Amino acid sequence: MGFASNKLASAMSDFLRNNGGYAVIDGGFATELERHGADLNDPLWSAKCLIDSPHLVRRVHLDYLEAGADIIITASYQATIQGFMAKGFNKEESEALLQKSVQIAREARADYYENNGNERNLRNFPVLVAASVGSYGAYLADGSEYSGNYGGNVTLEYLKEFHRRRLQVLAGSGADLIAFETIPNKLEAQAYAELLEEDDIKIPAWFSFTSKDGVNVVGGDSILECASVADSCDKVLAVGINCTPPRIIHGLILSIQKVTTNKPILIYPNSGETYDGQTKTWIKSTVVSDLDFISYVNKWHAAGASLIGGCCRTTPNTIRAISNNLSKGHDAPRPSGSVTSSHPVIYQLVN
Ligand code: MET
Ligand SMILES: [Zn+2]
Repeated sequence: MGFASNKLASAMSDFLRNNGGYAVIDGGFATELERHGADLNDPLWSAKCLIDSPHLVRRVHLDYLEAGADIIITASYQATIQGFMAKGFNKEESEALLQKSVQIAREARADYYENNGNERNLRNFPVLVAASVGSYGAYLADGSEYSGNYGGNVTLEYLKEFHRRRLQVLAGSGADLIAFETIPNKLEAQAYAELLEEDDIKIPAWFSFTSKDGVNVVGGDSILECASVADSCDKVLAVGINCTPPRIIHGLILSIQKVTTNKPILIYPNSGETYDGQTKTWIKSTVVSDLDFISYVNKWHAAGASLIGGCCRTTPNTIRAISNNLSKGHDAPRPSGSVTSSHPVIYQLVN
């Protein structure tokens, strides 16, 4: 199956237009698994649960769906073939674990539809499954996804080879889109964009960067340059920011808007706490409450963000509040209908 790129480019916009102008992304996934008692002190982080507690992965997906998420992100953020093989799995088993991350999310979506058929029909809003791809730095598990500093030996080609097979497997496993998350530098964004084109990846993607200062991504490249890389790739349907403190999001939305012609902007900030990669702990800042976070939501939407959710240390409560806040801002009910096909939803949107 192949898509005309103009169809791909308009798919996410149509999706949003048909659904009230916004969609709710889920919240922190790994940190929510931890809140349920999972021990993620492991190089695989949340992907460890794909091996030892898939029921918990499914539970957290369902919790976010019940809280109002329209897009759920798989547990594959730190799942890599290289990482699984380092644990003793062979190549086939490692690829199967990647597929399993999508399968569990799809099962949770099916459960959710079954339990909430009527409510979902009223909203006619298909749930999308986004297959997470974390950065090379996330695989290194040394905190470099928050420094963006890979050293001089890590070239564009190196990053492409690192991500290639994983991307192919995830793209073929029934997800609606690929979520490239927490992108720390421009080089990795370029690697993703080239892979999407060269490997003729059949599902669309979003690019989501991370910033500490509101001007540059964590590796020091300007958000303007990074968002431009995303904007010029036809297979990228939305561009934005995740795992970044709420207080600097507004300015980042305005910057992305300057260089994004007509791609929707997505944001899913973290709770505002800072992760210390050395001690593997979250350090509290002064602004951390759900109330603070929620007070920003309508401003972000008004500033131009149409896909909004939460990242690390946000919870289903955060997502419920985001969902309620956004729906309050819309007088007209979302259109009705039903979602029955088992095909990836984005196929229905682009065909
Ligand atoms: C470090 S950002 C992590 C993003 C991932 N989707 C998660 O919530 O676990
Ligand atoms: Zn995060």
